Amino acid sequence: MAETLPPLLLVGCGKMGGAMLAGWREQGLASAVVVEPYVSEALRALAGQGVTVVPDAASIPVGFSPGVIVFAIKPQEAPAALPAYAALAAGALSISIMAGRSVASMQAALGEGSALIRAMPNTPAAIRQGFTVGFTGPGVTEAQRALADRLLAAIGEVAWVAEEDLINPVTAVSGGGPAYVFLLTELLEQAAIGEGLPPDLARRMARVTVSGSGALLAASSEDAAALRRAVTSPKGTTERALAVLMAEEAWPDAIRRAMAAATARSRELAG
Ligand SMILES: NC(=O)C1=CN([C@@H]2O[C@H](COP(=O)(O)OP(=O)(O)OC[C@H]3O[C@@H](n4cnc5c(N)ncnc54)[C@H](O)[C@@H]3O)[C@@H](O)[C@H]2O)C=CC1
Ligand SMILES: O=C(O)[C@@H]1CCC=N1
Repeated sequence: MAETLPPLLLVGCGKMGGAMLAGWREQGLASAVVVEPYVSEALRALAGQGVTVVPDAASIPVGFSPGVIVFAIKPQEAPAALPAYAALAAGALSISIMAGRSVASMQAALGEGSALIRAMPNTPAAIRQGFTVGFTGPGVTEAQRALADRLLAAIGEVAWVAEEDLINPVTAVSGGGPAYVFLLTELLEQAAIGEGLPPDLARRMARVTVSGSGALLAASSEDAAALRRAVTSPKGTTERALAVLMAEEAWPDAIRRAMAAATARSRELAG
């Protein structure tokens, strides 16, 4: 039986907050307060099962003392929202999954000495297959970092970086990564329709090809390049397609520019 998690305060229970809450509940979450102004049916159903849902910071039950506060609101909402949590943050570990928002900007709102960890998960967290990269701010104890590792492991794999700036390319590559894979799926479906396949078949082909390839990658110890080569028969059809996609000005350049653009945007959101 897993050790019970400490009382937890979740600020923002949308797509990512909701996925984390579900993961923590599986890990033995005894009590949690969720601050969320727009309550979904799924969240409403948790009320009374150890989860208290309130619309704002002022409504947090008096005496509730969280060991961990997780901020899963949008980075643009942080300046208005965070100061209301300064008193609670003084006695807790704060974990932010907000894109961009730096430790310094959050400490300015929560208190200079507040213990802060930044973490960047991704949406496969919803099925506990996320990838989260964390950065430990100053003043975080070993025990707090171990607890954060455990909370983040509830939604998938976890890794850590030692420099805060590295969270920016992480945000570009793994934070946003699922979107690029879904775009590839959309484009394959559209191209299949363009080549004359019925739309229903095109949709199934694209979805199962992408999800099956992901599952093969997960099950295999081979490099992605080796798995790619296994598809590519000499003088065959895939070779022709890859000659288009792998041309330096095609995917290699486009992916580099896309990751640089997202990394730059993450830095802009530092606050
Ligand atoms: N969607 C993604 O793929 C990822 C998002 N993130 C980060 O996670 C954070 C949340 O993103 P999503 O879950 O996608 O957004 P979302 O819009 O689904 O969830 C945000 C939630 O915060 C609530 N909210 C707004 N103001 C609030 C306040 N003052 N107090 C409490 N709750 C408030 C909203 O009602 C909403 O339910 C963002 O900072 C984003 O950068 C990080 C990794 C991946
Ligand atoms: O697009 C965003 O800003 C967030 C961060 C990573 C994924 N979604």
